[in-house]
Amino acid sequence: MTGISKAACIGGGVIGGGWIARFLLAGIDVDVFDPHPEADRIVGEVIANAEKAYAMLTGAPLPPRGRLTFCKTLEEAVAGADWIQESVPERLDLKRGVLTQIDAAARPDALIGSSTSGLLPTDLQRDMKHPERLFVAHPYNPVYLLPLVEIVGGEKTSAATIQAAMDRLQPIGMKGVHIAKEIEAFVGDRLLEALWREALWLIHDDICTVETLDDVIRYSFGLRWAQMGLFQTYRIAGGEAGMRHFLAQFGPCLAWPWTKLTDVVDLDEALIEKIGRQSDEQAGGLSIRELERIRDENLVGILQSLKGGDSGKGWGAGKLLKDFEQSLWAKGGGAAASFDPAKSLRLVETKVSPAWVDYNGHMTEHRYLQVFGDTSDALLRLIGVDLAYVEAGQSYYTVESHIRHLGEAKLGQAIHSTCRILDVDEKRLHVFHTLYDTTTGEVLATAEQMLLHVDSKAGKAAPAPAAVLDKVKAIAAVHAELALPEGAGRHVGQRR
Ligand SMILES: NC(=O)C1=CN([C@@H]2O[C@H](COP(=O)(O)OP(=O)(O)OC[C@H]3O[C@@H](n4cnc5c(N)ncnc54)[C@H](O)[C@@H]3O)[C@@H](O)[C@H]2O)C=CC1
Ligand SMILES: C[N+](C)(C)CC(=O)CC(=O)[O-]
Repeated sequence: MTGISKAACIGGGVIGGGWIARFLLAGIDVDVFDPHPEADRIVGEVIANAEKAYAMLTGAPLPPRGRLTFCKTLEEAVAGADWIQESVPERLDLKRGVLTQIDAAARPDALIGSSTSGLLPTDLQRDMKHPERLFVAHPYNPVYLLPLVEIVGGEKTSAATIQAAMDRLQPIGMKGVHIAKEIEAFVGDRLLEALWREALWLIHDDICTVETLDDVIRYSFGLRWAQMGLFQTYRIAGGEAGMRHFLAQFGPCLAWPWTKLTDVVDLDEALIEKIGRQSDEQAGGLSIRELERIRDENLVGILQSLKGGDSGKGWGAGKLLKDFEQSLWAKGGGAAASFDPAKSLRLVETKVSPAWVDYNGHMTEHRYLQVFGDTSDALLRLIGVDLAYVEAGQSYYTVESHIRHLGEAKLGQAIHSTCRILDVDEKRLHVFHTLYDTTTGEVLATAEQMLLHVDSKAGKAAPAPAAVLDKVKAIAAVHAELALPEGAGRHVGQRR
């Protein structure tokens, strides 16, 4: 897989800041140029939001955060970068000037992406000496959580550039879609623009308020879109006869007066004031930062739900997240190799995600099992039972778990787990996990588990190979010297 070694971000506003966070959290060093006097504060706040969101999004081991450097000049920022992302305001003259400057200062093999929402790459690359390496890389806000990037080439963009850009997105958890022909606003913003135009008419004509309009979206088709988009959703809406029946039934409506979107609404003072007032009422006093926090928590929850979609295989953006996490585990899962064998192994560090919280306002019970399951997985990787081992036909299966709930884990709380090996033989691995509140050190839960080594093709228990047993026995021997953890061997029952 091809990775980005060093990124440069030119422009660090809403979108530049999002790109910076995306790169840094993928372990990539980023040099930034933005003449705004408060650029470092603004970028810092975006990164802080992104870090909070990632802590809730995944328990997979993120690489060490990349190094962030603010540069005094554009030339300084792009020097040595192999991916340069331009995210300056949406003005063709400004972007052309900035891209020409980048072109002159960048490494000859650097990829240059523009975040433009709708300008044509052919227009953007007009004055560049090496226009073949310029492409549109149009992301969605917030860039650190939403994975899509529309990759669009101009007349002079080389096919190799497009391929290289596509290849570099997957390792940072993003999904590139190559748009076959350049067109203003590409695909996403053409759709959004159509919806937005119609929405502006509905407000202009007093059909509904901005709040009602948003409710119509978020309580209905907005939920569908996150997981199946438009066409697959309509295929299902055609019933058993599918898409053809759907088109036969609803196609004629296209000729009826169901839309005003081809006309452009006049965004005059009165309409701006009406939308501004209704939007203020809708926000109910919540600041932009508070709305961003709520948005991020919701997006994390949606992404995590989609990770469990299609019977646990993952669906859409959730499948992408699942694959990304697997690559993180494959790369960083051995990080605990620097463990101190004289202590319980500290294996999982995470935060309580919004999707994990129940009606009691704390982490729901099956999420404890998830964290303890992740702890067992981390132990297994440590002793050589990784994805390649599983794919080769052997694994450990958990056959018994006993969880004790001793404290409450609340939304966003930092938690970590440790593992103590109680016993091991050829087939059995007996472990005791403890979950802690990372801030206070309070024990929140414990889990005692028995795992069996299996030949997964035969579906039967089988002795673990010597290479695995040697590693696990070495840890178990040291753990045998430790005091037995409180609660080990407990069973469910009442003292009489
Ligand atoms: N805001 C959004 O929802 C989205 C925006 N985009 C695109 O991203 C680009 C940036 O938009 P935003 O981040 O929203 O704008 P913004 O106004 O939040 O940020 C632009 C940043 O560029 C900086 N800047 C201005 N001139 C510069 C120069 N010569 N060199 C370096 N930095 C300079 C500004 O100081 C500012 O921090 C635009 O092309 C926009 O179409 C793409 C996707 C979504
Ligand atoms: C409004 N916008 C055109 C800047 C939107 C985008 O480009 C994408 C997004 O994040 O909605």
